[in-house]
Amino acid sequence: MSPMLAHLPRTNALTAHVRRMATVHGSAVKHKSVPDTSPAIVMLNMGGPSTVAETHDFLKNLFMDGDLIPLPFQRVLAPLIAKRRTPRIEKQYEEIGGGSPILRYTEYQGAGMCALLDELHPETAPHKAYVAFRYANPLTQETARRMKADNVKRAIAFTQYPQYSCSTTGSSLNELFRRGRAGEMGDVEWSVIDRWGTHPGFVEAVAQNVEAALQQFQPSDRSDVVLLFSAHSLPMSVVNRGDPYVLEVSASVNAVMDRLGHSNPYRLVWQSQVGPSAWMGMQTGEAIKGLARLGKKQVILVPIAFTSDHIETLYELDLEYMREGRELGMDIQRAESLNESPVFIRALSDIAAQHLRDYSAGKSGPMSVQMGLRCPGCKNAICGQQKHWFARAGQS
Ligand SMILES: C=CC1=C(C)c2cc3[nH]c(cc4nc(cc5[nH]c(cc1n2)c(C)c5CCC(=O)O)C(CCC(=O)O)=C4C)c(C)c3C=C
Ligand code: FES
Ligand SMILES: [Fe+2]
Repeated sequence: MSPMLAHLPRTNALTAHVRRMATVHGSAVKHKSVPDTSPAIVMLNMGGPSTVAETHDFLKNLFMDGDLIPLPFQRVLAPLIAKRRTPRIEKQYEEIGGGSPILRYTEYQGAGMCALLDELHPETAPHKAYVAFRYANPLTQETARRMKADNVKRAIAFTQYPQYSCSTTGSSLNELFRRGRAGEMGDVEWSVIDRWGTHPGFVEAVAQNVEAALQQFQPSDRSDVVLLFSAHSLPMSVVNRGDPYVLEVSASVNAVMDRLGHSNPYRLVWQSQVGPSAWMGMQTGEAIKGLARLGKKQVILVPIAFTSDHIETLYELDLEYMREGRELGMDIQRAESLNESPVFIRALSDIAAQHLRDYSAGKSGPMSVQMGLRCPGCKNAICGQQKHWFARAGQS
């Protein structure tokens, strides 16, 4: 274990610690009363329907987002597409247990992160996590209202997407900017943790889950097992305007393979395309079939671009692709998602502590240098305004 992880509590100890500290209250993970100077840690993600009944609203919010899916006549078309798609997606959420677990895991991770952060950076303790989802409850708007009610004066927008895409983290930051500019959360000094896909703690957590999955294979077969890293795909129109996501996911895969000592052959493949346009490939499902055809029948699927289980792991990977692979005679496993991984929760708190230290020492600005650069093909004026706003530490 690397020295930075040496103080990591064991799984059970951390679980008990998190449960003791965290009384989940709506969108805020409350564990102590918070003085004015304590930063709110705002965990940004897309969210998912916690219950099947919330599926339609989730899809409607998602298709309404022009930063994710720019549609002609968006306000008219988005509700129609959402309505048509709802029954099929509802069935998928039913099959994975009645909803998306993303809120539960984000709250758990946030409480664990804050408990550790209080020890790692006592100068700003106690820390308090807020969840701000883009398409599901708690929506950014509701979290903004709650932050204002709590009189928050300092906040860190902490993306929960390890790798940056303008369609994911960018969309969440655009939404936060719109709410902030409208004064919905009062006068807050913002800074941003905008990407962390090669952080050693994140890499360690993924690598440990790969190692656990490798244990499912006979020792004599292990080094032949193909690691198929699978990330949510992007439309080629997004890739071709210069979006950094493909590069950053590749960097994560490279870092995990370095950590594993390049013990296995591997590929990075892409899943969850929606609609008829061209998307980044090779597609995960096609890759599984191709490997079966080549006689490479021992495979581990490794989710690399999301921090908890969701419909894409629990339905698409587990129920669709793994079943198809097994029908082709493959021995196919999936590495666990990060979910309640104590190594991962420790990584989140390390990332936040480092950010707080660097920012207060003036070693770094309110966001990364990389976040300041717009995609060369960007035509979205909000992106420019958003970056300018956060660069000024988000003064409204
Ligand atoms: C890093 C992760 C993700 C990227 C990049 C991403 C881009 C992206 N997604 C769509 C369209 C849809 N995504 C949907 C669901 C969904 N997407 C992600 C992650 C990324 N998306 C997740 C984790 C989920 C599931 C949420 C959960 O269950 O918890 C959906 C809804 C489901 C469906 O209708 O199939 C759509 C639609 C686009 C267009 C896009 C890039 C531009
Ligand atoms: S789309 Fe990337 S900065 Fe606007
Ligand atoms: Fe998606």
